[in-house]
Amino acid sequence: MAGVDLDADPAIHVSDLSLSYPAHGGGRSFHAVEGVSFDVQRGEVLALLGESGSGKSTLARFLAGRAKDTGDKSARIRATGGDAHVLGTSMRRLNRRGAARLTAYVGHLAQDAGATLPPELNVGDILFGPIVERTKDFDRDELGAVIAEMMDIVGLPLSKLQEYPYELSKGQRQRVAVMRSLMLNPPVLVADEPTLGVDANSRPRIVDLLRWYRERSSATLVLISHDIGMLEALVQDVLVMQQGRVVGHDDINAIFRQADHVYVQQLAQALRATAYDEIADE
Ligand SMILES: Nc1ncnc2c1ncn2[C@@H]1O[C@H](COP(=O)(O)OP(=O)(O)OP(=O)(O)O)[C@@H](O)[C@H]1O
Repeated sequence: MAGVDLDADPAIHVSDLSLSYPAHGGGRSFHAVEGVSFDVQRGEVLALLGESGSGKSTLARFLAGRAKDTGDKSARIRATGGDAHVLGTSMRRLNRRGAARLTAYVGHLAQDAGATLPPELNVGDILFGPIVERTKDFDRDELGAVIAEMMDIVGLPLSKLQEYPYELSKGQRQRVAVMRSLMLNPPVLVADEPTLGVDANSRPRIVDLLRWYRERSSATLVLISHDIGMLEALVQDVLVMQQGRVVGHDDINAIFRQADHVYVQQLAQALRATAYDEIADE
C-alpha cells in the first residue's frame, strides 16, 4: 500500500497530538487526549498506563487507524492538533480506504475483544477469517501449522477449532481473539487490556502468545495493560497518562523506581500490591 513504510523507524511517531470526541446532547466536544508526543522504535514494546478515563483507549484506537471505525457517530475520534505517523502513514490524513488497507499492517485488539467474536463462526473459521477476507491465495497447510502452534501455546486443544464462541469460557474466547489479531502477521499491534477480566489461568497463556509472536516477528507493540505479569514479560518502555496528558515516559524499571510524579508512584505501588495478591492467591 502506498504510504506504508515497513522499515519506518520509529515505527510510531506521535507529535503534539490532541484528540476529541464530537459534541453531543448540546454539550461541547470532549478533549480526551491533549498535546501528546512520543516515539516507539521499530520492534519496541511500549505500555500505556494510567487510570480509567485518562485517554489510553482513545489514543490506542487512533494509532491503530480505527478512529472512525464505529457505527456510533459520537464515538468517532477527531484529531484537533498534531498528528501520529504509524509506519510512515499519517493517521490524521487517513481516509476510509486507507484505514481499511492499514488493517493488514496494524493490528488492533480492542478491549474485551473476546466478547465480540462472530457468533455464527466456529473457532477455525474465526481464525482463518482475516486471511480469507483478503485473499483466496494462501497456503492452508502452512497456516494450519501456525494455528496449531498458537493453540498449543495458549493451551487450547485442537478440538476447540470446531466449537463456537458460546461454547467457550470467557478466557478461552479472549485467547481466540488474541490469536485472531495475529493471523495477518501485523508489523504493529495495538492491544487494549488483552488480559483484563480474564481468569488467572488464561492470563499467562495470553502473555506467552504475545511473547512468542514478538520473538518470531519482531513486531512493534503498544500494550495497554496493568497486568504485572504482562508488563514484566514484554515491556521495555512505559508511558503514563493522566487526564489526556503524558505524565511519565521511561524505561519500566526507572518509572517504577524513581518516578517523580505522585500518580506514577501510586500506580507502581498498586501494581506491586496486585502482584503480591496474585502470589498470595497461588
Ligand atoms: N464516545 C465518547 N464521547 C465522549 N467522550 C468519550 C467517549 N468515549 C470516551 N470518552 C471520554 O474520553 C476520556 C478517555 O476515555 P478512554 O476510554 O480513552 O480512557 P481510558 O484511559 O482508556 O479508560 P479505561 O481504562 O477505563 O478504558 C474519558 O473521559 C471518557 O469518558
